Amino acid sequence: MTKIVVFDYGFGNVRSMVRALANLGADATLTSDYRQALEADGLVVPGVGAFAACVRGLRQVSGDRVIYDRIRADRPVLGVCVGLQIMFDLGLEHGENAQGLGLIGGTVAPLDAPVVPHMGWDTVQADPGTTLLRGIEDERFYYVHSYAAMNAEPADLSREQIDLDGVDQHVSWCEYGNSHFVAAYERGRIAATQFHPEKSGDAGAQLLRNWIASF
Ligand SMILES: NC(=O)CC[C@H](N)C(=O)O
Repeated sequence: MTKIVVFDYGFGNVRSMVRALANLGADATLTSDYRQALEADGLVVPGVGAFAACVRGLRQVSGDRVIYDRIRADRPVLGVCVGLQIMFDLGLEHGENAQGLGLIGGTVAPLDAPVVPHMGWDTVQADPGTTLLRGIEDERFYYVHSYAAMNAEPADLSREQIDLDGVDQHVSWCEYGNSHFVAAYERGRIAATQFHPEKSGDAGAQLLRNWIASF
């Protein structure tokens, strides 16, 4: 049975993620235990809340360290919503500039749209090389966010002794208001979605299946 840890750092609708994974037959555990999070087949980093608070919460339980250690060991990590956002270099939320994990080059900033938050079902413009969205490129997914990354660059992770040189990134996008933002990001074992797969019905379940099948 595939063991997946949903990382519990105090921020995230963790129960629905655990339930969604269990419904797929995975052995899903909610914990911040370093060893369990490191050794699991897959690690999900959920997130609901403000960027800076989430990064602080993650670091307080060494979530940053376990994520770097997993990527260095070629073990899959999936960030969801703020869990995607904090993978970027920088987050500008509620007037607070906070450093993220720097796994993805770019900045998280407010959406430019008449109505915020972007809340509800929306499409993705899937990258042709996507794994996460394979077979569900034309489906809709559930978003609830007021901030997003409008760009994404391959990060230099040598400072974390992580070598992803030559590993291409695959970025899928969504349009909302005047914003063209990162809907999903994939680069080696780094995977992340701005939308909530655990709240996106059958399409979200298939995305999680695609992720698990890539282990
Ligand atoms: N669902 C959320 O917590 C949203 C995350 C982030 N604070 C945003 O507004 O984009």
